[in-house]
Amino acid sequence: MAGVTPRILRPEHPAPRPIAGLVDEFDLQVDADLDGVEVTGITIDSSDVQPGDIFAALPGAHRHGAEFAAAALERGAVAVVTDPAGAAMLDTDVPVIVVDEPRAALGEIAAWVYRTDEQPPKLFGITGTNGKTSTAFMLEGLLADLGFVTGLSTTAERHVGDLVVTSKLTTPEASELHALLARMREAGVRAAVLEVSAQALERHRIDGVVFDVVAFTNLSHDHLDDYGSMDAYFDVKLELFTPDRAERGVVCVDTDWGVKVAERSRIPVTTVTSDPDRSADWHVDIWEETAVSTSFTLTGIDGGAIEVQIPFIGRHMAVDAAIAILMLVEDGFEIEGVAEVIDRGMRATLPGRIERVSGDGGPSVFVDYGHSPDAFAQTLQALRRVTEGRLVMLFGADGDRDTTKRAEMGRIAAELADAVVVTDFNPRTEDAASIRAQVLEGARAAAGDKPVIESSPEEDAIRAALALVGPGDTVLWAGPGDADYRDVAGRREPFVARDEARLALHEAGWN
Ligand SMILES: CC(=O)N[C@H]1[C@@H](OP(=O)(O)OP(=O)(O)OC[C@H]2O[C@@H](n3ccc(=O)[nH]c3=O)[C@H](O)[C@@H]2O)O[C@H](CO)[C@@H](O)[C@@H]1O[C@H](C)C(=O)N[C@@H](C)C(=O)N[C@H](CCC(=O)O)C(=O)O
Ligand SMILES: Nc1ncnc2c1ncn2[C@@H]1O[C@H](COP(=O)(O)OP(=O)(O)OP(=O)(O)O)[C@@H](O)[C@H]1O
Repeated sequence: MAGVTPRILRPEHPAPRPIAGLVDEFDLQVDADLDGVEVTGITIDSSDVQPGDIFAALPGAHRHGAEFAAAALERGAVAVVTDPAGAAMLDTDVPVIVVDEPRAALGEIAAWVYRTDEQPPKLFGITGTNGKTSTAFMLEGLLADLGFVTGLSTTAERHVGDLVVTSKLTTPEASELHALLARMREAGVRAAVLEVSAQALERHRIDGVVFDVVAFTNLSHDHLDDYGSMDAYFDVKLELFTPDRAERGVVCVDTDWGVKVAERSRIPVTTVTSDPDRSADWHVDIWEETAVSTSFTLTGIDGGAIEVQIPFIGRHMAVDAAIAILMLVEDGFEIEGVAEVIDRGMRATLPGRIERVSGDGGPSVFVDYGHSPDAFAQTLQALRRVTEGRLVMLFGADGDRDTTKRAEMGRIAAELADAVVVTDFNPRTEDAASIRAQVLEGARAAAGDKPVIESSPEEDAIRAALALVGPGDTVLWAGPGDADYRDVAGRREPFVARDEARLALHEAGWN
């Protein structure tokens, strides 16, 4: 894979454990001599195997992991965990542990291998369609400002203290997650923030982890290719609010889905809203929005209030910040202490989330990770409130993902921006032109007299967008965010939208 180096963080000094202990502890079936077999790690990916690992050969959507067992053993795997179908494909002398559903057993086994139940950090988990990464970065920043050595796992990056690596999945597979937690323990991490995707909940990626506090941001149209209906998507997310998964929760009730989470949660939750007409334990009242910051008051039902200024644009970012603050409050921090830390200036930065890439003098250009209708709406409304002139939206819809949101993304862009440039965004194995056609259909139906331009590839499209604007205007390039690649025809190639936008600005004569 060119251009990206997703790295899996593991403990640097894993303590070997005799595999016989694992078999005893979980009463596992194995038909081999376990004497002297010691394990130091576990992975589901043959290309990630290190000597001393258990290779978990899982059945996948495309292949069975057992097909790669020979490669895993060659790299030094000392045992295999698999299902009966996988076991039938193996020809090896190493111990083979057979379980009916290896994916469902992976979290517990990985927790045992990496001993992640020993000295766990405070654990915070965030779910929802949009705002997980933003909330997670803000919460990690606050924890660092409060003096903690922190860890982070998001779509964008994983952090262990000062170490930063690029993520592959939003929520790592369970084997990778427990390796990451063990690495955090080695580094003295005392508090960690993890994004929890619906896919992670459904695919056992967070098994073996119990969060101190979890949060729900919102639910809106996305991932219907995976879940079929919003109700099914909601049910998956709700699982985070059960005692097996978490102690306490914070729920944003700006959406009716949030109200449902609060009603159906099986753990104690506190609620927050930015809608003055909704009832909640906490209210967010925004009183100033500028091109560089948002200020709001966070008021509790007991009347206590704090004033907060965040260095991010928009109501949705204020809500994310309020959720981050309340997660700390739910964990036992005094809200005044958190407010004091914020007053000194938040340290958090948000990679590729309404990130300004332009300098002074010319148009404002922002790159954003939004790739769903609601994210478009929130971001465009926020930028409209701080833009004097025209607002131009540049975006594409991703391939091999929910096709039903494409026309809707086009419609929202055309309704809320003054001009729309439709381009490509990770077409993956789909035909880029036909994805654009689906987006354009929605955009043209809603645009009236507004310009709707088709431009491909992205290098041309950003220049087409800049040709429409001048000082006082804004361009929002939604989709790529902080990504350092684009996926065309199923192959990743290096591409950094921020760099391309800066280059195009420079060519147009603006710094
Ligand atoms: C639908 C889904 O989640 N698929 C994940 C799944 O793939 P799969 O079942 O197709 O696996 P497969 O390719 O058939 O391979 C089977 C097994 O063989 C192993 N293998 C495969 C090849 C090889 O050379 N060696 C090897 O060992 C694989 O590790 C796997 O265990 O297992 C793979 C290994 O971990 C994941 O990379 C893959 O995520 C794909 C890339 C993906 O795009 N997932 C998305 C939908 C996802 O999970 N997204 C959410 C966030 C969504 C959001 O909020 O926007 C996330 O948490 O990232
Ligand atoms: N509370 C919110 N409500 C709606 N949109 C939001 C909210 N917070 C952030 N966004 C927007 O949603 C998009 C994605 O933001 P972010 O990466 O924080 O969400 P995410 O849940 O991590 O997304 P993903 O699951 O795709 O990784 C961006 O356009 C961002 O500006």
